Amino acid sequence: MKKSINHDKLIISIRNLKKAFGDLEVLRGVDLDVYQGENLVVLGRSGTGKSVLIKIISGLLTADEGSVKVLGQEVGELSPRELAELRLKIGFSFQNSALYDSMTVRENLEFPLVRNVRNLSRADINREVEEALEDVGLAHTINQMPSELSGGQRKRIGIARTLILKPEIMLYDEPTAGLDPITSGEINNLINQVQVQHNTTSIIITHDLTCAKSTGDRIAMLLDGQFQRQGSFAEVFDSQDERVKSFYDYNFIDG
Ligand SMILES: Nc1ncnc2c1ncn2[C@@H]1O[C@H](COP(=O)(O)OP(=O)(O)OP(=O)(O)O)[C@@H](O)[C@H]1O
Repeated sequence: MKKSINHDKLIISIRNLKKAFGDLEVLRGVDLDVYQGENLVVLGRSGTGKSVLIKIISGLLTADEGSVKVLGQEVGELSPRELAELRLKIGFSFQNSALYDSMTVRENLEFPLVRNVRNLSRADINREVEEALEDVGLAHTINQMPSELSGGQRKRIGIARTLILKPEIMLYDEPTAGLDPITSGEINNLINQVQVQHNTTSIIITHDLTCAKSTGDRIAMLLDGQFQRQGSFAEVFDSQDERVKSFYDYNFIDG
């Protein structure tokens, strides 16, 4: 299967988005378009507002100013019920999207299904859980407890739990944080596989340039509250801007 990015279909479209917390102006006029089937990587130093951005996209925080359209809907204008419906189409893989330690892998995956999808038979639930686990290559862990799994496996189960609701959009917040290079590589491959297999549109927030390079169809760099640079990995980093260069140097020095 090949990925297919549809540049005629905007899934996320943001114009002049502003967000401050008291005197702290975090987002100062963000513009961003993400197309159907695309993996967009957001890079930026700590505290530049990357997490705030995805919280606004998913309606967990409200914008002060600007337009944020997701799947054609202006997020800030949705009723609580419409927002809940939209959120079901968005899968979150957060830094600490912990599994429930007291539940088996199977129970962890059943949880979002039973909570959000009505009228599923036992056979439907079993099938969905098995398929989601197969997608992430961990069918054999179905009866294990999270504590018996490696960090990378837990991360993949977390992604499977998100995929089980068949989201149109995936938001990954630092998917490879804390993982060794080989496990990070597996997660990068999984992100690419999800894109191809489910035709999802994804935003991937990361500090990991290997992750950015291997998953991003496009990179957007958040600097001083705006996306100063957008393009392919090479286009973004082929820059004389000292702030871009220092980000790159910092990453490589740090490993
Ligand atoms: N609910 C909030 N109330 C007040 N300040 C907040 C809130 N959420 C975020 N901030 C502030 O906004 C700034 C941006 O935070 P954010 O978490 O988006 O950074 P980030 O770019 O994701 O950083 P990191 O890479 O470290 O995760 C920070 O200074 C943070 O303290």
